[in-house]
Amino acid sequence: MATVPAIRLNNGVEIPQLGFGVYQVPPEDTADAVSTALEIGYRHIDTAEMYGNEKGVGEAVARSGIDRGEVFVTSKLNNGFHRRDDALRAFDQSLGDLGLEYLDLFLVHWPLPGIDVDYIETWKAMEEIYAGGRCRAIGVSNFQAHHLRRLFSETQVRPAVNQIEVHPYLTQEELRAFDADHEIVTEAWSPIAQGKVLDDPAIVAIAERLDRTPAQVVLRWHVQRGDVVFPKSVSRQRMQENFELFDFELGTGDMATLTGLDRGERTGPDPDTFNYIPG
Ligand SMILES: NC(=O)C1=CN([C@@H]2O[C@H](COP(=O)(O)OP(=O)(O)OC[C@H]3O[C@@H](n4cnc5c(N)ncnc54)[C@H](OP(=O)(O)O)[C@@H]3O)[C@@H](O)[C@H]2O)C=CC1
Ligand SMILES: O=C1CO[C@H](CO)[C@@H](O)[C@@H]1O
Repeated sequence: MATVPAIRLNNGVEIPQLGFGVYQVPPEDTADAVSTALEIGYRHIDTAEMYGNEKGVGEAVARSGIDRGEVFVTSKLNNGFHRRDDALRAFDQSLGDLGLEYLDLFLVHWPLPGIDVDYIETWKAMEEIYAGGRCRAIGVSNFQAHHLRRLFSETQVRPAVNQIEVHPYLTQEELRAFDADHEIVTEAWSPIAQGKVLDDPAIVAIAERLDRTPAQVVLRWHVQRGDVVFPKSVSRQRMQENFELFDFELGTGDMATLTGLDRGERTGPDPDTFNYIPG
């Protein structure tokens, strides 16, 4: 089984660079999907209260018999829970639903909460959660540089990660560089743009030349850029395919070709306007 490299976060905690994302995995199918991912060798699961499937993730981790310390589990604070007391309760609720004693990483899912509360209050609650010792690292998701600058000047603990949309059609050079300059690891969500980049002729050509699949080429590009990725799939075959990234390399020309496909195109919401509680 391939060894997935670990990346060291700014507090020394190590995160596997490749994980398994469970957005849009139906709650009733999540335990089986995550069990399959764990069988294949994934040791990092990315879920969220918003996905409604934390229970299934926890069930699969428990059922696997794998030592808790060997599986990295991330969840996220949903919009609507940005006030201090709500955030503390939501963290407890996520832990309870996952059936875990602690989380490896807890993220503020979006900077704008859909209610009248400043994300500075939310981040201070995250700092309390971290200080409580039941979460090994805290971070943010969908934060832009201007949101992060406010955290740096008004709070104490630096986020360990910033989870943002990144793929060849949205390469995010500036924000990734900003994260790196501030010792924040970038996690790339929708790393294959939910499949939209896979029939791009430039990506298909590289895949054919290297005898790999387009998804492997794109995921390998992320890995070589140093970002964390967690592609989602409900198919064992595609989960396996997405796991096989560590026995080949893209040359600098191919890396540049993928980066050159950038067209500033989002598949998901814009963090500056996503300001509501998802239904
Ligand atoms: N913080 C945030 O705001 C967000 C976080 N995320 C996180 O990122 C994870 C990944 O992003 P996600 O939006 O799911 O999208 P991805 O970019 O991972 O794409 C998933 C889609 O691609 C298909 N797919 C997966 N692997 C392959 C393959 N090898 N070949 C062809 N098709 C494939 C899947 O279909 P199938 O299942 O049928 O294989 C699914 O339709 C999420 O699950 C979630 O954990 C995502 C969005 C926002
Ligand atoms: O995590 C998430 C999954 O995708 C959704 C739609 O793109 C996002 O809104 C959400 O943040």
